[in-house]
Amino acid sequence: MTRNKRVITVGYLGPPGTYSHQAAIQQFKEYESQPNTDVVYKPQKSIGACFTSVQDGAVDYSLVPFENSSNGQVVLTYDLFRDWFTSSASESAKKVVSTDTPRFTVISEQFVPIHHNLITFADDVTKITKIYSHPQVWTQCRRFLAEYELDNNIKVEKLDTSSTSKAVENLLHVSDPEERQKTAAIASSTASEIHNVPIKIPSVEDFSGNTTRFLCLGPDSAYLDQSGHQAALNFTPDTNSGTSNQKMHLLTFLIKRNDDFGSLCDILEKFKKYNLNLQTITTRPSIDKPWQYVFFVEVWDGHEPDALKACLAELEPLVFELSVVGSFYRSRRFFEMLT
Ligand SMILES: O=C(O)C(=O)Cc1ccccc1
Repeated sequence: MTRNKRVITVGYLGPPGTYSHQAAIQQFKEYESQPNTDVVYKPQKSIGACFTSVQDGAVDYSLVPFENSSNGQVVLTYDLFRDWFTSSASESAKKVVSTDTPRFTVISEQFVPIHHNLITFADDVTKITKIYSHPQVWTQCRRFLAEYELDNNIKVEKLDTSSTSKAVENLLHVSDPEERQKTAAIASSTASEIHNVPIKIPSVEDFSGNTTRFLCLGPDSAYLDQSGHQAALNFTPDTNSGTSNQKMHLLTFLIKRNDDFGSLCDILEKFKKYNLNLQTITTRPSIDKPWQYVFFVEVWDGHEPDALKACLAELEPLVFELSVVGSFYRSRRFFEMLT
């Protein structure tokens, strides 16, 4: 008798060949070799679609870019967390984001080394007048762009694409040979291979350690029955070799009395009291309440199982719309990068 195969479906910002695709493979590679398991990677049309597809059960997991070591937060992803986990979404986002509570949570993180390349059919880089790439890339390659005077906005058009792989694909649609000599893309070596366009200059990123941290969204076990997901993997240090035993929590909230002195300080005191070590703090505009802000905080716990719960109870009177977006084990790569 043959047992049914387990199929794990994984969404990422498409098309194939993006850094998000690399993040998805990095997260699920070890499951590919497991008997009776198939991993199916499903490109999504946008980062927003990566969220909706997990919510709807179209995929079991999705990888979304969250922050980069050179240019910081991926604000689009933060805004999607805001739209899903608070009521402070823009009207247009509210139409896209279902009014249901999110049935997904952050279940792990992946650090992906990002090496950008200038990809083009052009023979002479100084003749380039049009470059395609994902908007996140421009500020990761400032030095290179300046060195080749490609940062001259009068001479050179920098055109945003929905992904880096799409930027390379665009080069294939340039049929005029003269135009081809003037057009380039910045993307990964994988995108160059997939679309068969040569790398003219490799490693154009400003910092050799350029790294993007991706978060993996997965079904929230509290909603598994309703979500139609087939898989609920447990990314603990025992089950996932890339995982350390240090637990992170990503929280979101709005401050309740933000005209009072020290209201943020009162909140931070609670993290201190419960040994929840603050790692990041970020704000995004709360769209429907002008000049108020949605806070995102990441804390490490000190291995005290009830600390988070007790802290959340004490935060409740100080904040609005407190949510735990995810609790997950820190990737081992994080510690390797510190050494
Ligand atoms: O466009 C891509 O390849 C993405 O996955 C988004 C992105 C862009 C630049 C750095 C990391 C992720």
